[in-house]
Amino acid sequence: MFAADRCFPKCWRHFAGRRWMSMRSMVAMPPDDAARLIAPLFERTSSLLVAHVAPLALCIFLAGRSDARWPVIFLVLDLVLLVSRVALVFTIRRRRDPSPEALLRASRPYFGVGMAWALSTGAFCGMCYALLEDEVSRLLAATLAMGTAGGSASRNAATPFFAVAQVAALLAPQVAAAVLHGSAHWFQAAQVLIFFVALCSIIRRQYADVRQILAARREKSELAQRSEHMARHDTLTGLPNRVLFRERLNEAFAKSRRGASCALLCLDLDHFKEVNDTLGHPVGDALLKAVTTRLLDSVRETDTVARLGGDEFAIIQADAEQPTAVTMLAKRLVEALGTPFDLDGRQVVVGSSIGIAMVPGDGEDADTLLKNADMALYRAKAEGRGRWRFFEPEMDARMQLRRALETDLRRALAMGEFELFYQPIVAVASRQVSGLEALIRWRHPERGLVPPDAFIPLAEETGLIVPMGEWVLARACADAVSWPGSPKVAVNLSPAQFASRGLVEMVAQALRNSKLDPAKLELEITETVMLQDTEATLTTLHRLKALGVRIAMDDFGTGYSSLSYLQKFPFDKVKIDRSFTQELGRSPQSNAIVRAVTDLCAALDMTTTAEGVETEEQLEALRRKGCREAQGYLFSKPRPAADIAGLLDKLDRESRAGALVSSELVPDPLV
Ligand SMILES: Nc1nc2c(ncn2[C@@H]2O[C@H](COP(=O)(O)O[C@H]3[C@@H](O)[C@H](n4cnc5c(=O)[nH]c(N)nc54)O[C@@H]3COP(=O)(O)O)[C@@H](O)[C@H]2O)c(=O)[nH]1
Repeated sequence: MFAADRCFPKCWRHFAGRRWMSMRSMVAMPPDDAARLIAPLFERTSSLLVAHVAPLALCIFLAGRSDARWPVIFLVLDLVLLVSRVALVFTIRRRRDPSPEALLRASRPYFGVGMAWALSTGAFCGMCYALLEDEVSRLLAATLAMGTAGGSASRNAATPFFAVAQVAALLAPQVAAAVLHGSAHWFQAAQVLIFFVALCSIIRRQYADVRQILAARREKSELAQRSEHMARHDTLTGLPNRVLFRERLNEAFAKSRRGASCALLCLDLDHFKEVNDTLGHPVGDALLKAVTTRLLDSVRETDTVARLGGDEFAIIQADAEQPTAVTMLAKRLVEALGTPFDLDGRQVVVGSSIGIAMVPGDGEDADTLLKNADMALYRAKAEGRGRWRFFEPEMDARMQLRRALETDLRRALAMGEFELFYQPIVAVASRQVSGLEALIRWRHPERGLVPPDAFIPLAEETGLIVPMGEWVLARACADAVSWPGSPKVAVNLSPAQFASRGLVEMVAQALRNSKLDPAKLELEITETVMLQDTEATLTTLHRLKALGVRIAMDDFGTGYSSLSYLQKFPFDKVKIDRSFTQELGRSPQSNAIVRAVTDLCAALDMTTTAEGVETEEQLEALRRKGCREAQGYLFSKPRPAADIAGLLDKLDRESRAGALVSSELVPDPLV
């Protein structure tokens, strides 16, 4: 067929200014499309039979009508070509390789034989016109040439280079014969030429229609493929999403039933939220892409890496016979993600935690396996991040306890089972109460009084701390207005409350409702809040301060204790953690730290309050170091709200008595 293309004059190929009938136009198109155009040629053989039977019949007719022997030669040639063509059609239909490329290769000889048929039939019709003097035979030959040309044009319009070549081969001898016959036949030659041009135009139009249909079909199938891909892949990273991941996990289960094993590793990025919040979402997205590259570099081709959402990734490690192989992969992943990322010249440090569940063993189906790997991940995170943990059945029991506690907490909040206890804060010099810290308790119907350590961490994780904190604030403000002597009330704010919206409005509302003087409310925040170190945190702190309330830094000395926090925000008070107070007099380091913090805060005009004061010796040491306030069991344990008026009265009397005793002990200089 390439030969047919080559032997066709260039001017014809440029018919109407386009290379539409060029073989190259077909070679250039996607093999799928080219194969679709060619395939129908081999599907129906009836039109082929007609194309061969008509010249055969004319040969037989002429052989009986004239003495010429040459029609017999054409008869034999036509029969040979018919048999070869039909044989080729069946060979092509039965080819082993169904690919479009194979079809294109296999169809080449067919086009060659097709051209041979057109040339021989055209020559036969031309010779009839030129050599026979019988008008009927000449008419039959002209009709046969034009009829087969019309049939060929319509049958092969999808392969225009072939259709035009065949039509030309069938009609050219007719034109030549008519021209040679003399001027009386030139009208016939002109008619055949016009017929040829008309057929070319029909072929061209049909081909254009077919191409359009093919393009629309291709676009539709590409669209379907794209939406199919999008439905099963994560758009940001290109990794399999939850849907495809589930399918792969189910496949892994099916393989495990045939004896194979695998491991599921659920991976979470540590501090991803901070990166997103502080550096913005574009950096967060770039980080996720960089993480994806590192994950893919760390696994084998047979493993599956998927993004399940946010900063959650999952890996199916195929053929993980031994836990050691899984441990090695987990170690590799933690190390890979622990190395700082360079994102547009910015160094970003995150880490990862991994929970692992094994197949078979840790779950009978995908849901259970995922749940168990998640539980192991939860444990890995709870143990300090940057770690991996294998699932253990006891984790399930713990998780169920945790869930039960969460449900119980929600119920307790709705039923009003929380209470506030208060612990006094006293001035070191005078022992007078300057304020009281509100400390939440849960009066559980079965478990009795539950301390905050048993439920605050879970309330923070689940977000329940936000409504709980709102209640604490409203209750504490309402209680404080009734206290004799108007001491301040200190309320703990959790980092989760800072992250939630509407904190400032909530504080303002509590003050409005209770009519408490804002200067009497002290909000205690921990370093974790400052660690969130975003502009938003500082703005919130300044807005709170603008309400007139006081802000205290709690548990100072425990976490990172960055002095820059004190520089970034003008705290009213710094509370020294009880771990330092309790070592006073025993540890030179604690003595030095308490002294340093006290001096620093005095210089910055901030009050220092020492927590956990239990002995007179500790109080005396604090007095010597210039600490202004103290809080601890020495003065009182946290007490229920109902006891506070009495407690304040008692402590007031004690401080007056203490003052009297100390003034009696001091000799009067005037005496
Ligand atoms: N976000 C909120 N957190 C709260 C709230 N209420 C309490 N909490 C936090 O829970 C933690 C534990 O509190 P609690 O069991 O009440 O313990 C407090 C005191 O009882 C204890 N303390 C005080 N003096 C002494 C002492 O002399 N010895 C000793 N062993 N313990 C003592 O310290 C806790 C108060 O600590 P702090 O808050 O740092 O001042 C605790 O972290 C609370 O913050 C709440 O409503 N919201």
